[in-house]
Amino acid sequence: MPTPLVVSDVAKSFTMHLRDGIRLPVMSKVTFSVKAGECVVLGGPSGIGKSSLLKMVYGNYAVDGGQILIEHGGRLLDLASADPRTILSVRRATLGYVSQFLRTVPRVAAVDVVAEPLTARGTDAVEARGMAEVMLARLNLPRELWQLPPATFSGGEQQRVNIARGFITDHRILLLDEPTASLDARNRTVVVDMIEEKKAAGVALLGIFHDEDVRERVADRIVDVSAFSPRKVVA
Ligand SMILES: Nc1ncnc2c1ncn2[C@@H]1O[C@H](COP(=O)(O)OP(=O)(O)OP(=O)(O)O)[C@@H](O)[C@H]1O
Repeated sequence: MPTPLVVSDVAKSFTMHLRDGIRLPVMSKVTFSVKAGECVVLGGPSGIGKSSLLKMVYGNYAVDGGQILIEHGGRLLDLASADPRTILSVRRATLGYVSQFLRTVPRVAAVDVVAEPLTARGTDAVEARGMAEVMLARLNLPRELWQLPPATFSGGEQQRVNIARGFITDHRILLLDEPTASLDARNRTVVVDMIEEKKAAGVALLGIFHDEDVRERVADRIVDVSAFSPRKVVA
């Protein structure tokens, strides 16, 4: 079985268009891979580029060079050079992402926000809702909130909707940007269990966890992003 995610010699700089096009080099020679069933955690001090790297792997940030090889539909695909339509299809079928904050859609109920990645892949709407309810119950989201749009939910409630949405599919690669940051101890434990189950199912996970306890429980390996950074950041 090929390695689900291989990042090879990736470089990234930001161009500040409103500042005379100044280029800020952020990282270069980024090389690592994530095997099936493995959870790799991105480490390094604040501002070193961990979130940016996750966004590059998800295709939100373009890269200046290198390859991001993803196993998609039985073949290897370079996400760094893929067109937007291909990136969307990779996200639908192969690559999941739990961002730090939920992007709420007005008037869509929490249960439908969670079910959407399944219905987008052709799962029957009733079945998808049923699976969404199971996820929300497991993450202890009060039942009376399920039919409400998450815009007015607390930070932790929104994050649990976000986690339920990210974990509901059987994507082979899952990116996690601080999924436990706004959660209490009880729900952090639920998320750690869910990560363990993904690993057991052969999913490749790449994440950022500032919480040391969670990091120690889930990480198989830590990739220090400072090794790829031209900057020296004071922690
Ligand atoms: N869109 C952008 N345009 C310009 N600079 C950016 C952009 N996104 C990130 N940066 C810069 O890139 C650097 C890395 O930011 P990033 O958020 O990836 O760091 P991080 O390691 O995830 O930090 P933290 O642990 O504090 O969340 C920062 O200096 C940030 O200001």
